[in-house]
Amino acid sequence: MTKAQLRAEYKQKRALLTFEAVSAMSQQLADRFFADEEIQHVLVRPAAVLHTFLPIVRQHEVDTWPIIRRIWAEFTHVRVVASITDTATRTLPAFDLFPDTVLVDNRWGIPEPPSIDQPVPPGKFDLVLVPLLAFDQQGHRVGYGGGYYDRLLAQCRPDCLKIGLSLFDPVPQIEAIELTDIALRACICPEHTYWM
Ligand SMILES: Nc1nc2c(c(=O)[nH]1)N(C=O)[C@@H](CNc1ccc(C(=O)N[C@@H](CCC(=O)O)C(=O)O)cc1)CN2
Ligand SMILES: Nc1ncnc2c1ncn2[C@@H]1O[C@H](COP(=O)(O)OP(=O)(O)OP(=O)(O)O)[C@@H](O)[C@H]1O
Repeated sequence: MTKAQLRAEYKQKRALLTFEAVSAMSQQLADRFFADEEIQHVLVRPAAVLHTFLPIVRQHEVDTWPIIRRIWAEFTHVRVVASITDTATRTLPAFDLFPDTVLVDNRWGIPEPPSIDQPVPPGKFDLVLVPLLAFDQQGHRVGYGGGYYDRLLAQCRPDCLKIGLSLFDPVPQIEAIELTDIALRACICPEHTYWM
């Protein structure tokens, strides 16, 4: 199927999930995230940097807050950063996220940290959590179509762990993969973690 077809289908599939279901599945994802050896390996690094997306609640996106809160509680040396969506440049400048950071929802309902300081360069990220609508077992993904994450991942180090989070299992194949599509290393789903 094409990206456009998958985008429409998976938006619909998500819309049918209750908020309670999204919440329970997100908790399962978080448990899988912390149980994974390769991820643990990165999290124990001194001064590790984790880039996370913040969930669009009204779009029934994976809730990343269970992961973020456990990082703050148990991996206090990890620096957590989140991005603002810069629609003019279609880029995602990243800023520190602390428990007391005041977030403001943008036009799509994405909570954003204040962008007062200099952004944290993507070359510093050790692990990136990637939002998606659908993915396949080659690590290709379908997002909302803005190319935001394609651009962000292109600026990350090759050894940065790029991990998708998905409420649904992979699709057989995504058609018309472009050269700019950066593959995920893994995708965590509620019942399974797929390494590519
Ligand atoms: N949490 C999160 N942050 C993210 C993304 C994401 O998918 N999830 N994006 C991933 O690239 C970028 C933002 N891209 C987005 C583009 C469209 C819509 C959206 O809700 N579109 C609606 C209708 C448009 C509207 O409300 O104006 C839709 O498609 O139904 C959301 C995010 C960067 N940050
Ligand atoms: N590194 C890049 N530089 C310039 N344009 C890019 C880059 N990566 C992707 N694009 C362009 O962005 C557009 C959207 O790409 P695509 O359909 O893969 O989005 P997506 O992955 O679904 O969205 P998102 O990354 O926002 O979740 C495409 O036309 C693509 O050519």
